[in-house]
Amino acid sequence: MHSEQLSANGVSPMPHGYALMTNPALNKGTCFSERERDALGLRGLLPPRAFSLEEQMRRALGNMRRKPDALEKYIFLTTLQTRNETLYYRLLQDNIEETMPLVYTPTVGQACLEYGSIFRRPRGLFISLREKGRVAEVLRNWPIADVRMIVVTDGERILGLGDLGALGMGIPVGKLSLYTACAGVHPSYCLPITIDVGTDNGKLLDDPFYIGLQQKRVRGAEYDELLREFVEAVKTVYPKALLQWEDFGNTNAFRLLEENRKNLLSFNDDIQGTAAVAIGGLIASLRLTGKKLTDQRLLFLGAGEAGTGIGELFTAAAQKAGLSEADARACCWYVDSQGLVVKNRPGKPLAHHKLPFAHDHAPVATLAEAVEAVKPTALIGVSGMPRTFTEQIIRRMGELNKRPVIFALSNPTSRAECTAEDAYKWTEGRAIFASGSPFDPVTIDGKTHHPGQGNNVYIFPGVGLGALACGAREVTDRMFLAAAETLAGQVTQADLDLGRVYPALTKIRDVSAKIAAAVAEEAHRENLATTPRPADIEADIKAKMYEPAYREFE
Ligand SMILES: NC(=O)C1=CN([C@@H]2O[C@H](COP(=O)(O)OP(=O)(O)OC[C@H]3O[C@@H](n4cnc5c(N)ncnc54)[C@H](OP(=O)(O)O)[C@@H]3O)[C@@H](O)[C@H]2O)C=CC1
Ligand SMILES: CC(=O)C(=O)O
Ligand SMILES: [Mg+2]
Repeated sequence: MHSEQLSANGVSPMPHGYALMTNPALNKGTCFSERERDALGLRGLLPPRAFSLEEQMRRALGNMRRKPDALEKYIFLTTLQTRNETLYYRLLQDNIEETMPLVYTPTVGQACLEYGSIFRRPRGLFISLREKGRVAEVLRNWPIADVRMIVVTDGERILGLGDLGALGMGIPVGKLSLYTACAGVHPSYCLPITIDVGTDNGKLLDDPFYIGLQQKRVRGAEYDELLREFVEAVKTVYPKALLQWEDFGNTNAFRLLEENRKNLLSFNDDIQGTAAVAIGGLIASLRLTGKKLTDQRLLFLGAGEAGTGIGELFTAAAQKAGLSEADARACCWYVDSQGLVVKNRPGKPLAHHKLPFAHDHAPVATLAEAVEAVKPTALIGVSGMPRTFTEQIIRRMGELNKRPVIFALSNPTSRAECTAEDAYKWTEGRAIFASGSPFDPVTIDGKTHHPGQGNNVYIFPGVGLGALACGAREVTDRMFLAAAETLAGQVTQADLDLGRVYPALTKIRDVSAKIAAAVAEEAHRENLATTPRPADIEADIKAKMYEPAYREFE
């Protein structure tokens, strides 16, 4: 989306000379023309030869590739972002398959772990307990008045890496880069926020260079008061913003979503975005298995935000396909840290989000035993527990199904429940495999399989774009179902032939635009849109998408 009302960086007046070159939203580096160099006081500040954006991009790509490892490439890209935003987004957008694993999973996981030491220039807002009572004032310190897209974390469950406290900032920063690169939301609209209420990560508390509050995580009334103040402040300071809850621990994530979804334009990416990407992949997989959605038996490893979010959206999709709610829920089975989730399980009472999926069944302790009990058509890993899909389990899935669906969705790569190679090797290449973080293609018996990336990046940029484009008053579950169906519809026969149930990442802007259109269409249907319905929603949305290109300065 364009920020038509703003100057290019949303800040006035227009800077000149050295100040212009150090403004990432306006800087063109060696691309400033002769005329601009004279008019803007730049003469002598740049080497004489001028380059095009395309040439700058190729040079930057070469420089990035020369960096010795992924983290160095991440640092290179972050530095570029703070120097020349247009070039950064051009580079990302035109090389998305190569750059997404650098600015996003898996490298962003490593970057978060080391965020304290690689922290160069501030990006986004840190709101800590010290700012309690002054949150609106902190939001106003952000230099841009018209924020439309906020991604916020409190750092408690960063990917599958656990509590990283203030280091979690890498996640909102990365997700918002993808809003721009994958869905054309103008960078000036985007605001990353980390709420710091402490951390229970002992290693961080012992680290003398830890950048966050050096105290245990605050819970209960004090946490709730800060979050309530935060929500009210967002509504006051940024009334047009859509807020994405990201990587909260599940004791807060579910209730923050429920408490706020009707009161603040917001959604939870881990619960709802992940659900849509998984259901989209599952729907596409039916074209390979020849089965119906209503024939599926899903066994999840992990019954948290991602797992039960997928179960809820599956329930909605299966009901739409004709099942009763009870029968739809009966298709979803969960193994958590205590074994199979069943009614009357001895021990700790089941958390609220698990109850709708706790079926009548004798207790079962392990995933392998659960596979025997459930005989699943699909095994979905959302546990953050690496290599838990063992050879025995994957081989058994291959015996039970001609084309077993095996989704190892936990991030980053080090947390995946199995590798692509494991899934293909142990099923003689029959598995329909997807993973949260990318895996390289695998060749088995002369056939090369290209695994798809089952990651909510296929969903959240399009959902956000669609909701903003139509001025949605609320983001509903039906919008996520529409997003899932649209995603599945973008999977071509060529994708399926390659072995993936997701479209190529190179098409992500088009996919996001189509998802945005489906979301906006749904908003109009549900009477939740506040802008008039354009004759061609998709064309209207595409016209609003930001393209990284330099503006001409007169
Ligand atoms: N691909 C994608 O787009 C996405 C992937 N994810 C990934 O999914 C993972 C989980 O995220 P989320 O659902 O938000 O996290 P939660 O903390 O909400 O849930 C984790 C679940 O895993 C269970 N679990 C933990 N250890 C084990 C174990 N040893 N055996 C069985 N189950 C176990 C937990 O059990 P218990 O309930 O008993 O504690 C819990 O139910 C993360 O790695 C995350 O990166 C998340 C969002 C999007
Ligand atoms: C992808 C994502 O949102 C996660 O792993 O938490
Ligand atoms: Mg997440």
